[in-house]
Amino acid sequence: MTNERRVLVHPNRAALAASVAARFITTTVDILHEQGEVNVVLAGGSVAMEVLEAVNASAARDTIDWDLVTFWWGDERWVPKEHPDRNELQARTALLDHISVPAENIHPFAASDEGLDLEEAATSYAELLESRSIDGTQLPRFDITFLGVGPDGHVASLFPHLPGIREHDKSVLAVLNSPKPPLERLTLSRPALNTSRCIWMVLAGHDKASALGLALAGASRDEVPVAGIKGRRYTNFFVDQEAAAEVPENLTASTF
Ligand SMILES: O=C(O)[C@H](O)[C@@H](O)[C@H](O)[C@H](O)COP(=O)(O)O
Repeated sequence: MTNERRVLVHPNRAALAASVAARFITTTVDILHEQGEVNVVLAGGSVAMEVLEAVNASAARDTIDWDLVTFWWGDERWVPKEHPDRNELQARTALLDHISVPAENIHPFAASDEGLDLEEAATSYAELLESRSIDGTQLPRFDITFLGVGPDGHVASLFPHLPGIREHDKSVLAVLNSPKPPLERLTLSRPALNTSRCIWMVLAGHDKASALGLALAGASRDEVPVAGIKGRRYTNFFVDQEAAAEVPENLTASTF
């Protein structure tokens, strides 16, 4: 089994969200059949929310036994719990509030008004991850990890030319100087993300074309962090036609 990166091109943003949602439902059912539980890592960003909304709207939504699904986050903005920019709140509104997933299966990062400072929040998430780890690793077995990609090639809150992308020891990082507001964030590290069996990056719009093209052409992860992301078995870029504009033709598979 190879784990080459694959680019799947969709005609437009709506088709992209619907297709990734359908694939998420079938893949989750398959993994549940195989191993009886699934750990999903959620992303922030508008496309990721459209995917979750499409999962919620799908007639097949409840073919998943949500009791067996656990949700984590790849990153979070350091804002109060009820702030509209919080990735957790957006994911709850898009999907989690509408499904029968038990509250104890939902593991958001701490919020800025919950009594911890940023470093303590990073440590506490790392400890939580470790408490659910398998096989002596520091982490649960992440099955499906969603990631958005910024126009600068950032993934989660790992930004170009900042030290976070080079971190190789810690699983969770406090980010103090994000170039995109808010300045302070929490993020899984690159090695932690890369333990995932499937990494699904979802990109739409022409402003993503250059970052994706550079990543696939072999740019360094320091320059274009998405270049350093690779799942254990599958690394899929689900993209619309605009985001695919600079992908070499031999690397793309069209879904239409
Ligand atoms: O933390 C953030 O500020 C965003 O979540 C960001 O990282 C986002 O995931 C990408 O920029 C893709 O965003 P879109 O899906 O909106 O293009």
